[in-house]
Amino acid sequence: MITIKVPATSANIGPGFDSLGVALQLYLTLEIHEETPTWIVDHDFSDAMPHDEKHFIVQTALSLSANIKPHHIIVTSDIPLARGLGSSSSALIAGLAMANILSHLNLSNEALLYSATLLEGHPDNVAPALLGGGVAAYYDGSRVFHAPLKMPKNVDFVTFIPNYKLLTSAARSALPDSLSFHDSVAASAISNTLVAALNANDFATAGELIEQDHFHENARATLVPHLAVIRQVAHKLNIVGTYLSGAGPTVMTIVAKDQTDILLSELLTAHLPGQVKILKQDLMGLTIMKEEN
Ligand SMILES: Nc1ncnc2c1ncn2[C@@H]1O[C@H](COP(=O)(O)OP(=O)(O)OP(=O)(O)O)[C@@H](O)[C@H]1O
Ligand SMILES: N[C@@H](CCO)C(=O)O
Repeated sequence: MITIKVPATSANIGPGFDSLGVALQLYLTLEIHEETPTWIVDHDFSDAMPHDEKHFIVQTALSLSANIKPHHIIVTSDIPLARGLGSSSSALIAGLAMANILSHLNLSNEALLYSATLLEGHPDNVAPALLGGGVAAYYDGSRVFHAPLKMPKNVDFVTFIPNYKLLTSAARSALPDSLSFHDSVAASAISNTLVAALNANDFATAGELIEQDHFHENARATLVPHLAVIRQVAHKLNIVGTYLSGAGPTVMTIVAKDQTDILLSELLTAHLPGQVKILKQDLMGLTIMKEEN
């Protein structure tokens, strides 16, 4: 049996729209079992999700290598679907990794990252899902440039996951067609300074800049009304570092560990419709384990 494990991811980290992301300790696990006449996909999602070749992970694998022999696979996941925690990217990386193994392609991580970005359109979820940790990345249409993004060590990711789905496609339709030159300069300056502050371990500056996005959060505000509420709760505790995770609706606060409990307790008191999880950074990214039967 071969087991493929891929972490969840939180993209954007505020102003790093489509370019910054971090891997988190929630996982999609894909077990590859025996060869079968046709694809059999066991999974713990709703039965609306296909159990055969039409499953997203199989389709992704076949897009990389059309001649893979069908197998019995089992998919389990703690990553909620369409919540802004990179579920589609984790599934995509799992599918590409399966094709790489079953077709003996020997593709490097660099090649997998390129294929994943091509399919996803932007690298901010797929890069940390594959490589682990924080990643800054840019896709210019033919290459993916990427570098590690240093995330603070002594923090928790306080994650509010609303009890409704928001598809990335819907959250992207709310975005403006253009930004003014002035706004673009400010937006890129904020993101650049955030990256420098993180790399300098200056989380006081980073926390403030995380909340200064000009690219997407305002445009998505009506889709995620709890973002403003959670910021307000955190600000009352002098905590900054709250942002819309990916396309939402999950809202993330990166918080110093000694403030986690107080923030958690205030968020629970606010009775927002959803659940709060305390997550940690994943540093491994894609992992593959082979067991002899
Ligand atoms: N494990 C999976 N198996 C099959 N399909 C999946 C799986 N995970 C995600 N998907 C597909 O991806 C869709 C969600 O993708 P979407 O990009 O909207 O959200 P997300 O990846 O969870 O969030 P974000 O990209 O904002 O972090 C699901 O509705 C489903 O069609
Ligand atoms: N950067 C993407 C992440 C979700 O795919 C967005 O915010 O739309």
